[in-house]
Amino acid sequence: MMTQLQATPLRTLALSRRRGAGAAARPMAGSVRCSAAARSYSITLLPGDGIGPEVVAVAKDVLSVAGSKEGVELRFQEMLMGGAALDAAGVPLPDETLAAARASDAILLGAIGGYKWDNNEKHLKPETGLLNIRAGLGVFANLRPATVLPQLVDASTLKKEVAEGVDIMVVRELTGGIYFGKPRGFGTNDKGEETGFNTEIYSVAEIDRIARVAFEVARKRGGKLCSVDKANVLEASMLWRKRVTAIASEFPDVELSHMYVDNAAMQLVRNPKQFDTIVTNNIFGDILSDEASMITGSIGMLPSASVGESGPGLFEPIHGSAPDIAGQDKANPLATILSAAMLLKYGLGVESAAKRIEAAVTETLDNGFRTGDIHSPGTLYLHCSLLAHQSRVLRLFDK
Ligand SMILES: NC(=O)C1=CN([C@@H]2O[C@H](COP(=O)(O)OP(=O)(O)OC[C@H]3O[C@@H](n4cnc5c(N)ncnc54)[C@H](O)[C@@H]3O)[C@@H](O)[C@H]2O)C=CC1
Ligand SMILES: CC(C)CC(=O)C(=O)O
Ligand SMILES: [Mg+2]
Repeated sequence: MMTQLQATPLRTLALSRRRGAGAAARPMAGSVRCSAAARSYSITLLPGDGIGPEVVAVAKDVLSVAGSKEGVELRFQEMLMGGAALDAAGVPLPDETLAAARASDAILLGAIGGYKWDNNEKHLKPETGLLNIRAGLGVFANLRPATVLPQLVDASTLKKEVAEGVDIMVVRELTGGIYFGKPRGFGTNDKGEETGFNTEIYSVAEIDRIARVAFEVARKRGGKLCSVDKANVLEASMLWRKRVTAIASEFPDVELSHMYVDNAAMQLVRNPKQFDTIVTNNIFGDILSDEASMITGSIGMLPSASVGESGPGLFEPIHGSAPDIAGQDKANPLATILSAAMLLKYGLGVESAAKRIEAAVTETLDNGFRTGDIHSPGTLYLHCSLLAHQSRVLRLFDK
């Protein structure tokens, strides 16, 4: 099957390694339904909860300026999702939100969730809204680049010589596996005890399509793909390993290896430079990308792009709603700003505007501006909104 990813943008994208802050914005694109000649695009904003609205507000600002500098009109519509939608409309993903997202050229999501809704029934949890929009858009491939920027080597929790130069792309399967598998629920075992259960399940088609995306990505990066699974124990992983190995024959130029997830978690902190591209299932990709983010200095640095076979791409930071710092203007907005750059480059094909954002991020860091999570001696602590302001004035307005 020829996916849209393979047919158009993914194949043509430059996915080579290490290009400064912009290296984070490297992977792919959703379909763009507005012709480049028209230069006018509709963007659905889903701020969500907690720090979501804070980081989306600054990313929107940066997007607008970058777009207008390049003569691109970006039309924004903000829609409810997550806890905000629960409070306003009683559901975590209103039909109008999904419809608006589907009808737009690209979607920028902040984050969802918070203490207030933690004990809701499953169908009334903000997280269910997130899973449903990913499934509803069919964005099965989630690319999470973990790149250690030279300016932030000292912010890494790993030793400089271990962190320096790390550049990993995690290709996470996003619409299958245990987060979606059935049966799931609560029950009672034969001792009368309450149980909770979920199902890790993948079909051949689901594995083959994510494997092909990952091989394409690896081919355009360092040519190495490590498939992470738990095939020594789980049947779903046994099938995963068998299919990834089979798909490898279509990509003889890519060196494939396999690793169990427990070892991968250890190797990521032992010697992360051994990894180029990682492909893994939904839950392992969720966990390993959070782990990889700390090598770069903070979870507040990692953007992501999610795409499917057709329709708009979904762009979001990998972090959550961070209720512990929400409302304090403390969040690092760079993951969302870099997600906005990915949106421009791979969602809309407006690479020049993406480059402005990437350059602004680089220059902001070069000038020593930092939010609290990546602050170190000798750098200047700024709040979220001010850091974004620096991103704008230093580069976008001036050049
Ligand atoms: N994509 C999404 O919307 C996601 C939502 N969640 C939800 O978010 C809520 C909080 O989950 P947690 O497990 O605490 O994960 P989290 O990613 O929200 O926060 C983990 C830690 O990282 C910090 N952090 C996260 N983003 C940051 C940023 N941009 N700048 C500085 N520090 C940052 C937080 O302050 C916190 O200490 C939960 O309701 C969870 O379900 C979690 C992950 C992803
Ligand atoms: C609801 C969760 C699956 C969200 C999350 O942690 C993620 O996508 O990274
Ligand atoms: Mg996560």
